[in-house]
Amino acid sequence: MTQQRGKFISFEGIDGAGKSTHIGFTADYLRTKGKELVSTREPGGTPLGEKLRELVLHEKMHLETEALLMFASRREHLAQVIEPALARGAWVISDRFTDASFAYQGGGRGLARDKLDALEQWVHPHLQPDLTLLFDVPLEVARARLDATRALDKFEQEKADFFSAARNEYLRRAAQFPERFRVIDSTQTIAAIQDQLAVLLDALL
Ligand SMILES: Nc1ncnc2c1ncn2[C@@H]1O[C@H](COP(=O)(O)OP(=O)(O)OP(=O)(O)O)[C@@H](O)[C@H]1O
Ligand SMILES: Cc1cn([C@H]2C[C@H](O)[C@@H](COP(=O)(O)O)O2)c(=O)[nH]c1=O
Repeated sequence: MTQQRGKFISFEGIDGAGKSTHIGFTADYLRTKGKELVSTREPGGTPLGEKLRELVLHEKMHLETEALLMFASRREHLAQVIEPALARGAWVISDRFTDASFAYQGGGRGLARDKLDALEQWVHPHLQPDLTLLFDVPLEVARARLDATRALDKFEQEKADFFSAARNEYLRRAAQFPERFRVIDSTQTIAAIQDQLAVLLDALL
């Protein structure tokens, strides 16, 4: 009997929107439904990807270098983690995927969209998440939620204009790909969001 392919769910949103909070809930929820679950993140998710993450989050670099390193990390992540897991029937939940490159390198930094389209076509021409959960919040709410006690990384130190452009690009992608995106109003309470997530996840089971 052929193994049924697992499902791939990506979590997106500007920094502080609440992704990490809801990834924990989603992982627990899917495990209670008997799914083998792989919880991972980008940039990162592999030993090499984690080294690249350190670089892109902390070193100044040319915009195109940054975009290429994001996709290099993604290529490794797909080969080592995402594709094998899906093939054996596991579900993969990833804290960010390619929509983040469109939002941050495209919207935030202004990299031309056709370059990002070309990288996406190169690195994963046939694979897209089955579901992309976009946690959407006004910038001020996200900023206020970022932990005031920890040091902010290179992206988190960006100004309001950067996050405004990143948020707009996320919303543009959501409108472009309505079949896989669900936009969640992340100003709601955590409990209200979890109720909404349970409904969305049940629809995918
Ligand atoms: N709906 C919510 N209402 C109130 N507080 C929330 C909500 N969602 C998340 N938070 C709180 O906001 C903070 C940031 O949340 P979280 O770490 O999940 O954001 P994130 O989007 O993963 O951020 P980053 O991308 O920077 O890691 C946490 O302290 C979390 O408890
Ligand atoms: C995948 C990806 C990520 N980024 C940025 C977005 C965030 O600011 C950081 C990752 O931090 P998080 O706390 O784990 O969310 O990286 C990006 O600019 N481009 C990308 O493709």
